[in-house]
Amino acid sequence: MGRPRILVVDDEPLAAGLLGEFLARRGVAVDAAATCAEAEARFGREVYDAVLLDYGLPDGNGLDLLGRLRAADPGVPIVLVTGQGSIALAVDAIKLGAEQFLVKPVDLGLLAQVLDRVMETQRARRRQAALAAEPDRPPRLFLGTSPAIRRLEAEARLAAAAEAPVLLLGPTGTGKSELARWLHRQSPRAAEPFLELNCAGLTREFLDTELFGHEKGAFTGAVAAKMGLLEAANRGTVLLDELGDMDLLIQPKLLKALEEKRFRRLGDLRDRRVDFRLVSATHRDLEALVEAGAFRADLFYRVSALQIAVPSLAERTEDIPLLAGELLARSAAAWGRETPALEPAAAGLLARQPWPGNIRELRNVLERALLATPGPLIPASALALRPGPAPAAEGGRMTLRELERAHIALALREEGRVDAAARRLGIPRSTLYQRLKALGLRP
Ligand SMILES: Nc1ncnc2c1ncn2[C@@H]1O[C@H](COP(=O)(O)OP(=O)(O)OP(=O)(O)O)[C@@H](O)[C@H]1O
Repeated sequence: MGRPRILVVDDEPLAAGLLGEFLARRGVAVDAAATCAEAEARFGREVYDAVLLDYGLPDGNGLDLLGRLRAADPGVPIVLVTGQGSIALAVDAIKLGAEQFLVKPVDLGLLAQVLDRVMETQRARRRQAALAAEPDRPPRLFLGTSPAIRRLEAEARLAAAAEAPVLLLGPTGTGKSELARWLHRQSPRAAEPFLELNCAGLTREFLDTELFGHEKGAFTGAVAAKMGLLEAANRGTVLLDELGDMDLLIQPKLLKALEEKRFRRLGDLRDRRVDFRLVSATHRDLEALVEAGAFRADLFYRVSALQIAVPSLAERTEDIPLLAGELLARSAAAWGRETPALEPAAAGLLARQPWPGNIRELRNVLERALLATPGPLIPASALALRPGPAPAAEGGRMTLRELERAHIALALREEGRVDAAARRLGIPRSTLYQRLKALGLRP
């Protein structure tokens, strides 16, 4: 993972050298520019955490340059340094978007403090986009004793400590996105941003500007420059969900960003450097897509340096009761309720379902049960399970009552009305009402 990087713009070699040495000792990578032109060129090529800008420069003044840098990328904090300290200049600098104003001779202790603060603010800004999606308490991903979940934890721990791209495979709702977040939190990049993008259904143009950003005027409607996801996630982790759906013409750009750590905003003539770890997820068979010519082989090899297969619930049925308890506790806490317990029969019933929607589906069923049960114990009858052929196929392991419940629920769902469901089931409406009540189903 890269160090923080600062651009020092100063035309006095001695001052620039001293500052550079001081900052390097504090673990900061420093680039120096002696003119406005050089500063702008460097600023366009690199993602900086902060800029330290001298006011008097040979080819212009710091305030003009400040405006231009802010226009190119308003996200990078700029600290203006000047020997001609005056309130008016300070006010102008702040109005133009400078984070801070320092007067020469610069007190190095103060400079260190200021830079630490602005870089922290910058980090917080980068993280902001990710925060909205972050749940209050991260889920416990490796709950259970099944061999499948123990294997997942072991593989995930190895991947968290590594730097190589990770490909998460597995059916929908198994927690691939949650695992990607976990990998980020456990990695040396944890203090940096985690950003995600779902590639499914995105047009080539949209995906291009979302990932790589664009310059002002790059296309009709591009009224301002826009930072792409890769740049915003600099030094952090990027999750590309449904990678198998990524447009073929975008794929070489992603490959270049991975291999050379360089990319280009749409409409820009220069490359920019970027440092991110890629985690991708897909429920599709990428190798088959490669064979069919729908996914580039070189990108596939690059993104799948580490592969983790996330197990479905069907591969870890023994973990379902424990997981159900955890999901209930999370939902109850979110709604400010005491966590109810699951009746043993309810836990057993859950463990026997096929769960094609995996953890997402299990959570939905439990949330509905929680809503329907104000008391401290959730009975099996409160579980509105997906009726249909799958549980029936499991019929050998279901009780007659469970089968009857699933069958009636299916008829009700498909018919939509009690009288139509009764007709289909071949029983009087009054009998259906009795059975619904007895089985804890809602008409
Ligand atoms: N161990 C867990 N504990 C609690 N909630 C979980 C756990 N794993 C996943 N979830 C929840 O289940 C839902 C599905 O998880 P997630 O979106 O990570 O799955 P996914 O495999 O990425 O799905 P998709 O392939 O459809 O994008 C989310 O709401 C997530 O918060």
